[in-house]
This record gives sequence, structure tokens and C-alpha cells, in this order.
Amino acid sequence: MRRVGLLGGTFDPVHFGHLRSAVEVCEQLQLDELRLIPSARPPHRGMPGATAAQRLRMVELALGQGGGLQVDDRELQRERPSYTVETLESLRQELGSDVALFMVLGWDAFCGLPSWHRWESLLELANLVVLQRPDYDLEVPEVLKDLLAARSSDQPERSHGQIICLSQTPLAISATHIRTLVGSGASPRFLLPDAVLDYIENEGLYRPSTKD
Ligand SMILES: Nc1ncnc2c1ncn2[C@@H]1O[C@H](COP(=O)(O)OP(=O)(O)OP(=O)(O)O)[C@@H](O)[C@H]1O
Ligand SMILES: O=C(O)c1ccc[n+]([C@@H]2O[C@H](COP(=O)([O-])O)[C@@H](O)[C@H]2O)c1
Repeated sequence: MRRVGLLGGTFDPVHFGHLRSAVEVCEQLQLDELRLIPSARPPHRGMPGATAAQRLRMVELALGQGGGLQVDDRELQRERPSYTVETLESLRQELGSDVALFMVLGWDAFCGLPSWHRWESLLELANLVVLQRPDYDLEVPEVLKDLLAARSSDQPERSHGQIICLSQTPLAISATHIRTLVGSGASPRFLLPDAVLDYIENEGLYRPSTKD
């Protein structure tokens, strides 16, 4: 069965925490491809600092011609909040039922899962891959403890319905920290690809507003 990974994110901006995790998930789960899916109108958070088109462009620049990792812009084609369950439904329509989908989430995102739109349907559409996040110390909600006990697997072979907790190289990098660095005039170099940093500088992203 073909195995497709999905890493959704605001990517404001994309950084090496996302990219290194994506490479390691691909290798550990022997995926045929992994798609980074920028969230056009991210639910559950304020307006990003960069537009959806700018965030998509930064992901494209980060990936370059890199084999295996791809960008999927389907959430920019919808005039609605970017609900993950609708993205998975659209992917299932495109790819069919005979493909294993692996939706990748950091620990922080996983802990917030019970507040997502139609969250209980997510496992009917995909497997979940949960990554550690060294910069977050969050308690997992009880309902997710039960879900982890019931659905965890070390050897995921099904098209959907299983949860895989992976240990990837822990990188305490966040987009929030990068925006803060840029906003204070400090350099975020080596936390994200140079091509993305050049784009941030050329577009004047994340600088403090000049308005009073
Ligand atoms: N350093 C990291 N290690 C592992 N997973 C990460 C890392 N950074 C982000 N992720 C995960 O990648 C997905 C997309 O993250 P997102 O684009 O919100 O980046 P972020 O760095 O968390 O941004 P922000 O600081 O703006 O919230 C989420 O599931 C998140 O948990
Ligand atoms: O579907 C939802 O209700 C939902 C709620 C919060 C987050 N998400 C998705 O989770 C992914 C990570 O979100 P974020 O805010 O950490 O970038 C991204 O693809 C979001 O669209 C999805």
C-alpha cells in the first residue's frame, strides 16, 4: 500500500524543526512521499504575520527541488477556515481508500486535538504521527490518554486509525521565536533555510510596524 505523509502548519515561517522532522518521519515510516500543507486560514490562532501566499512561497523555497518532500496548496484553494478534517476528506477523494495516510503533528498540536473541528473523524481518515517538542511541556488531556492507549502502534500498517509516537531529533525551534528575533532586529540564521531568511528580509516580514 502506498504511504503518504502530511504535515500541516501555519509555517509562519517554515523552519528546520519542521523540515528535519519531515525528513526523519519519511525515513522512519518509509513513506513514498510527504506533503507540507500550509494552512491558509488557520483555526484556533490569530492572524499570521505573513499572508497565506507568502507562507506557501517560503515552504516552496525551503523545499527547493528536494526529492520526497512536496508542498500541497489545497488549503489556499478553499474560502473557509482550514479545517484539517476537510483537508483529509479532499485528500481521500484524490488518492482513494487504498493509500495509508500519516498526519504528522507536534506534541503541542496533538494536545489541542479535542478542540479541532470534527476531531473524532480524523482517525477514520488517517493515521496520526505525534512528534516530540522539546520546547513544550504540556499535559496530555485524559481523553487523549485513552485514545493513545487504544490506538498506539509501533508498526503501522493500516490506511488509517493508528497513532504512532516518534522520537525524532529534538530541535527546540519555533516560528514564534524566529518572529521575535526578527522583530527585535536579531538574526534567526541557521534556525531556518537561507532561502527563507532572504525572502523574509526582502519582503520585510515580521518587522515591528512603523505605524504609531
Ligand atoms: N521544532 C519542532 N519539532 C517538532 N514539531 C514541530 C516543531 N515546530 C513545529 N512543529 C509542528 O509542526 C506543525 C506546524 O507547526 P507551526 O507551523 O505552527 O510551527 P510553530 O513553530 O509551532 O509555530 P508558532 O510558534 O507560530 O506556533 C505543528 O504540528 C507543530 O507541532
Ligand atoms: O481542524 C482544526 O480544527 C484545526 C485546529 C487547529 C489546528 N489545525 C491544524 O493543525 C496544524 C498545525 O496548526 P498550527 O496552528 O500549530 O500551525 C495546521 O495544519 C492547522 O490547520 C486544525
